[in-house]
Amino acid sequence: MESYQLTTHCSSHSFQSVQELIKKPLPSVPQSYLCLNDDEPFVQNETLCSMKLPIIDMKKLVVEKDSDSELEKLHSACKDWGFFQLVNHGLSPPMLEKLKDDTQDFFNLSMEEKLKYKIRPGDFEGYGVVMRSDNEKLDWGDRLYMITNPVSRRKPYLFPELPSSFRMTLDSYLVELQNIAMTLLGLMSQALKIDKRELVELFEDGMQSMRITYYPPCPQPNQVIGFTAHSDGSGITILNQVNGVHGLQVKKEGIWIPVNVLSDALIVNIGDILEILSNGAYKSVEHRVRVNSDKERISIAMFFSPKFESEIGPLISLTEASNHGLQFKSIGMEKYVNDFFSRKLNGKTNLEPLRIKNEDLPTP
Ligand SMILES: O=C(O)CCC(=O)C(=O)O
Ligand SMILES: [Fe+2]
Repeated sequence: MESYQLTTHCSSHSFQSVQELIKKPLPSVPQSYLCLNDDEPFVQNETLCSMKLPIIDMKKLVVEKDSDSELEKLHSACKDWGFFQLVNHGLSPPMLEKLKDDTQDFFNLSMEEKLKYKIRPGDFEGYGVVMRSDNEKLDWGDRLYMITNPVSRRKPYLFPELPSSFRMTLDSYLVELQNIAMTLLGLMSQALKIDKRELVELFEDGMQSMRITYYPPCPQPNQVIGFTAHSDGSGITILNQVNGVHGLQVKKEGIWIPVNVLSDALIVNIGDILEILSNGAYKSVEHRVRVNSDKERISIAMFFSPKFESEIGPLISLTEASNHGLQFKSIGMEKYVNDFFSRKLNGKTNLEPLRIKNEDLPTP
């Protein structure tokens, strides 16, 4: 008898693995995963359906002299989409190939091995899902979430205990992505016409975390969701669609747009924190993942946020320049993170408690 519990009954101590679930023939998908109607229109609007995420060329922005138009493109991508594909990011193809192999090897470990990383009661880091209620609908995917920076915040039984090849690959990947993230934040400051230091310094030695998600094929793909609709709690997120299988969708003007990730691109998106810092100039955007019936999908999302000691609120130079007034309240980063993980991911609701509403303003 295996030492883990595989059950469809939800409690914070039972363990759910979709990868394990589909090892045996499934007469039908268990109720706890069914959340969509078969006939939900995929995309209803032809014009929007043909809309594509902006593509931003990092080389044009960083190396080439005439980068003004690319910077303008970056600015509109952050304002109008909150999402873009990043090409010419400089990551080496052999490194990305090794990352894919190591990630696949991780999910191919035995369940006993993977359970060493299982989320512990009361925590939000580790392998598995955190259940908040008995009737919560489950996403069709297995996840490993870890805080990786600052190094002092690494849980001793997570990152340091990963198989050595995976850990070493991730270690260099983390650094490379950190450089890309800091460069992008610098460019965004330029696009927002603010002093680069005001934004970038917040993210130096900031909180960096990652979520690796394995989406097995599903016999009823139109009735489950791989990753429920949410915006990211981060400053910015860099997503790597590791094995090239599509499934990501971004909400644009109320419609879900499927993203055809280019084979050599990373996906970058604005998280809730950057929406706060930019006083709403840049917006976090809801996204979700659909699964398919024949191919597994693997993604790695890397989240970049300010340091734990910082206070996050609209940047002073942006609120002074804005004629919309202050859009968000300020909050300490530590509290923000605790609040974020005590709630269920649900659309853009994470930002609501911080949004300044008319009734919060003093009457003139
Ligand atoms: O798997 C994906 O493409 C998206 C994952 C995601 O949105 C997340 O981890 O926050
Ligand atoms: Fe996300």
